[in-house]
Amino acid sequence: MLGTGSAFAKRYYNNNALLFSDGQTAMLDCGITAPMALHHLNKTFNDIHALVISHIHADHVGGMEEFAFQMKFVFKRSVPLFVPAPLIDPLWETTLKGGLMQEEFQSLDDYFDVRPLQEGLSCEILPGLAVRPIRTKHIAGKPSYSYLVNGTFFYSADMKFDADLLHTLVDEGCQVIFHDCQLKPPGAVHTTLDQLLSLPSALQERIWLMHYDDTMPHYEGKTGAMRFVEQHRVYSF
Ligand SMILES: O=c1ccn([C@@H]2O[C@H](COP(=O)(O)O)[C@@H](O)[C@H]2O)c(=O)[nH]1
Ligand SMILES: [Zn+2]
Ligand SMILES: [Zn+2]
Repeated sequence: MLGTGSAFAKRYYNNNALLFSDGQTAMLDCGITAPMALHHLNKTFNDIHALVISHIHADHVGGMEEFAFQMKFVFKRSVPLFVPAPLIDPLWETTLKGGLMQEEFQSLDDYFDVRPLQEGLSCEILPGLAVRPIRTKHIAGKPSYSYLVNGTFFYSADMKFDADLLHTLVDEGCQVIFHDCQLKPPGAVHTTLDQLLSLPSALQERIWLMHYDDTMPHYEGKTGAMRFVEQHRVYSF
């Protein structure tokens, strides 16, 4: 995990992940703190072979301008950018265009090798690593996606509580769930710890909590059968 913090966390980097497969690395979300988090792991954007985006909030895409510029002018290669089709236009028009547009570069394709993802369809982004975008509820009127990885690992990114989805995923073979967790209610746009604690223990055992605020240490031992994802730790499933 590059970071495990909420949008406003200061003790933790933004909730972004690196996925390793077959000697290559994909980045899942690239927030404001991603360049510094990579640096602290002695990595650069040149170590990234694919980028996947969940939704347009700065803690998930705020590092993309630097990513784009570094690949264009420093490393001189175009990284595959896997992005759900409905996000492509707003990602450029509402977030990146202001910094990246210049006379000779007028679109996202001038910086990234854009690969549209279709909701519900699995796509191999690295050898041995396939992601399936699942549209989930986060902010009204704002497309946002969670990902099922290789059919067995669910990464919520940012989503409101959806117990039915979690039960369905497990029924269909999902083994591990990395879920965003708002420690204190109300969970206006996220899932709260209390909501996750309402799930049966057998389901909680598969859940790891991420996207938490700076008070996380106070909640150690108060999360039922669920565990906290730790920043900069590598998990193998
Ligand atoms: O309707 C809203 C929209 C946003 N917020 C707050 O902002 C952050 C947005 O960042 P996320 O990465 O989606 O967390 C969210 O956590 C809320 O704290 C809100 O409260 N209501
Ligand atoms: Zn977020
Ligand atoms: Zn968000």
